[in-house]
Amino acid sequence: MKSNRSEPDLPSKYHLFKRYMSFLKPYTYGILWIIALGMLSYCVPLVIPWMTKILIDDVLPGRDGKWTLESVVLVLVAAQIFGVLLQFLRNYYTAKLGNRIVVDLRYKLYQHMQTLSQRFFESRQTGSIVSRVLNDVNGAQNMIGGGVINLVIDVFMVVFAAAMLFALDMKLALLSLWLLPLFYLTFTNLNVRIRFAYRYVHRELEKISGLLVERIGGIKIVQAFGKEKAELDRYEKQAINHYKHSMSANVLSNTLGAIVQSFNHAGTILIWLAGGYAVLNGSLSLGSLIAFQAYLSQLYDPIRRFSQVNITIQNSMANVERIFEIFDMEPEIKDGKDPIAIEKCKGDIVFENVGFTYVSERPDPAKTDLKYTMPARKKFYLLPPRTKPAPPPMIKESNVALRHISLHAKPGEVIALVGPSGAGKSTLIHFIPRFYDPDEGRVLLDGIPLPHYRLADVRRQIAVVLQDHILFSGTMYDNIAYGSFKADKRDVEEAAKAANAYDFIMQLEHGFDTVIGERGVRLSGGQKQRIAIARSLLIDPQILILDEATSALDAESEHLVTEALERLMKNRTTFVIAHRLATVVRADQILVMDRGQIVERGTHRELLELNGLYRKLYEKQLKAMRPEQLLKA
Ligand SMILES: Nc1ncnc2c1ncn2[C@@H]1O[C@H](COP(=O)(O)OP(=O)(O)OP(=O)(O)O)[C@@H](O)[C@H]1O
Repeated sequence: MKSNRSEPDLPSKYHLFKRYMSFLKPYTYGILWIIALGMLSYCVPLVIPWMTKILIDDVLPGRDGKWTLESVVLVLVAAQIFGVLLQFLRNYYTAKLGNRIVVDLRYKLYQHMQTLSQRFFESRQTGSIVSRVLNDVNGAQNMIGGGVINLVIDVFMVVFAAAMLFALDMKLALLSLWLLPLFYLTFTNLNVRIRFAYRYVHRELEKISGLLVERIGGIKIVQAFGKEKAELDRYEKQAINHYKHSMSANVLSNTLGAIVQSFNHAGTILIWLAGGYAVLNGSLSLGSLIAFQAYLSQLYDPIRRFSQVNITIQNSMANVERIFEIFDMEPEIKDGKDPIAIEKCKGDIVFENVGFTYVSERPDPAKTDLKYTMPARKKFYLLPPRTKPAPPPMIKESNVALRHISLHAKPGEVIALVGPSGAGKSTLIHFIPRFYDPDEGRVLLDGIPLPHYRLADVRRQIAVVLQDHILFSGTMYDNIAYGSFKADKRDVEEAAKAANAYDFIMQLEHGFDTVIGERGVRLSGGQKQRIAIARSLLIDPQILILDEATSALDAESEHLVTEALERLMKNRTTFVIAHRLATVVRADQILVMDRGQIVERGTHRELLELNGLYRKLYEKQLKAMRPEQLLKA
């Protein structure tokens, strides 16, 4: 993986811009069309001063010429109607382009994120990830609609207005351009700071999003422990950080705007003075001076607007940077060269001397941006640096989770994993669907190392039933059919029957069409388990990974779940993190894990006789495990 850090080195803005533009290649015609509309719509304000000059200098004094009052007014009316129409079309196409870019960019970003490895998702808050897909993509699309297109049109307008000024009066035109070098100097000095200021703003927004999604997701715990006030304080602190950075960005942008505006005013006053003298001594007509001032504002307006457009561009550039940071992350787990396809494996799994260390990096909470850059109660806003802001300080942690793991699960066998908390049971099962690849050793499926197969094929052989039985918003039917590409109504019903879920589903008013909320909040624990089991049954996997739920169910529900699990496990290689004594006792192999190693292995009886850790666990914990169905087992 290239980088899993949240803030890798920043790319140069030219490189970034070029890259973004190449991404937007499919929209070239749309962009050119909007620019053409914009240029046309600016022809209107260019016509009006000229007509005003004709009105004042020729028509109103009653001089003979080809223009009459009516014809001048007619041209003015036509120009205005044309202008309104063009503006409408331009706004419409700009919105359309922007929204299409958002749809496309979000799709590609989401698509890329789905290929990223567990490490990426585990080292970030869900809300932070969501923030990139929503906020940053939204910001990035402004670069074109609100930024680059306006910039191109404004440049066109500046050139055209400058040409009109020179046509009206050469000396005055030269005088009015004096502010351009000053503008350039101010701009180059402040511009980079504005961009970095917005970088911080987005970073803070991402933190807020991360915090909110996490805490709202856990609102039951927040309320149960009465932590509402503490959570609100935490949120407020984060929101104030965001506020301070937003204000910094705003003060900087505003400063640039104010300086540019002052230059503009100075230029206008200078022209009134110099132009006034010229009118007084007869070298310039009044109409020309008025037209000159109108064109001057059309020269200065885009320059003033440029500072606004620039803010949009800098803001968007910060968003684009953050989006490409994600695109630059390569999936750790992916297909090798010429991967082997498998339709249906036998389910023979071997671990050969597997070792694994979790390495994670996360921002150092003791060293947040603001603490680094701004004293806590400082009132005035911080001035971001002109050099690239350093990535936030990170803490690197590594945790050896597994060592020297060797095992052989033959097709159809049940392997039960037991051991104290943190022993490495969950880590071990993660290697089978390749959520992680081991650092040492290898895992083989039917005698061939897992990475040699097509990843999608490997995963298709496996069903995972996790403790928290993740169900998605949607109908009962959708949730059961989730993993299957070809299941029809009958298959879904059969799976529900085998999972002992059919009866309770049919008792609901809408049966299989009943909508269940996020994580299935409206179902009981046992019902959720049975839906999860039905989902796995439907894909008919060769390999089953089961993290048994720890929470106890009532006797009736327990019986139904156990029966469903029995059916699911039949003739499949099953790895189960066991929390039921029944499962442990019926397993073909029990692997007793402790501190990342398999310390004992065998059947229930063999391990009891060994008189080691298993026996201790049995005496202390396993006996207390739910012994349902034990007699049957
Ligand atoms: N994503 C992670 N990043 C860093 N360390 C991790 C991560 N997941 C687990 N660990 C660590 O790896 C070790 C093994 O954890 P694992 O979850 O595999 O244990 P377990 O036996 O499944 O525990 P439990 O029964 O409590 O679920 C623990 O020390 C744990 O702290």
